[in-house]
Amino acid sequence: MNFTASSADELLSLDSIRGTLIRLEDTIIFYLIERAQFALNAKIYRPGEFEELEKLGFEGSWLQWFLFEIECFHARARRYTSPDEYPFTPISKLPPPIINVQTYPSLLHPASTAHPSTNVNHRILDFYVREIVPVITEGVRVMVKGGDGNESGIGNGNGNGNGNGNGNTKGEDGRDDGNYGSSATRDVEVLQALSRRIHFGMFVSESKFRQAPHEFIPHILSTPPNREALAGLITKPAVEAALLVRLGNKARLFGAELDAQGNLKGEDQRGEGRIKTDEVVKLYRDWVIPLTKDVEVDYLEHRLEGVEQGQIDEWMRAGEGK
Ligand SMILES: O=C(O)C(=O)C[C@]1(C(=O)O)C=C[C@@H](O)C=C1
Repeated sequence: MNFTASSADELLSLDSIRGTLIRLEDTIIFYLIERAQFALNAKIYRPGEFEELEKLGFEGSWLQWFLFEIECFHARARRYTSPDEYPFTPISKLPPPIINVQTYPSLLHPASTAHPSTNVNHRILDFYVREIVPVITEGVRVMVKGGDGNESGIGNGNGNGNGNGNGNTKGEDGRDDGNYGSSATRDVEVLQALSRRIHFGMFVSESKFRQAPHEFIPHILSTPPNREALAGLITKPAVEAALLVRLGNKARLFGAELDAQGNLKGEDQRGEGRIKTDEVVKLYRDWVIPLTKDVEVDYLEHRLEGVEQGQIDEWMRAGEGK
């Protein structure tokens, strides 16, 4: 979406927003395919595995270090001043832009975007490392001398990635190919695309709110706000169902491999192409869509903060009889 080339009405049309979400499906599938060619490399997700980072004074995992360094550069190039970009590193730890910030049409409600609950990157990082990477890299196995059959140490349930593994590559059961830089580079790409997609929920919410503010207002103003009713208003089962079918077809199509002559290669031994179709569908069904909806509801919960009572009354009056 080009925020400086279109009017607020165009940008907030549900068709145009959904068009961006559809394009992001392609991006996410391709990035997952790129990540899936490397092994799990679980140690890149566990803090304390690289003493080189400790020597640099960096506390955190190899992946967090990649995010920090890449996001520092992107912050200087003003990436996080764009209304659809949210960093994984706390913004207070990132440098300011070196050029002036662009002027964007006013699209989102400032009280909603400023609220910490609308940044769900910590949740994205958590499910990606725990649930997605181990599955998409499952088929990538490398010969390991002296492996003791112990599986990866990620996903131990406490969210700090510290793991229950034994902390060396021997214990990764052939799932460490040493490509730590390549794996983390691909991880950052997937994470940034997922983050954009999920935080786009704010634009979806704003668009839906502007179409019928009177339907949302009573649920936002009730004490406590009625999140269930708000979730009911933003949920569109038919859109979700169509999305999952489309996504499965895309994953099958994009995951297919052609030989050098351009002929479709036979399916590989796992019976799949370069990515597991079902896993891509599950990723959206279990994580991407639910998190997008959480962002939508969180956004709506704060949508009336700072709005004058006169405006709220006007919206309610305009909705009477509709
Ligand atoms: O397209 C919408 O209306 C959205 O709210 C986005 C989305 C999604 O995450 O794809 C989320 C909730 C709806 O039930 C349908 C789809």
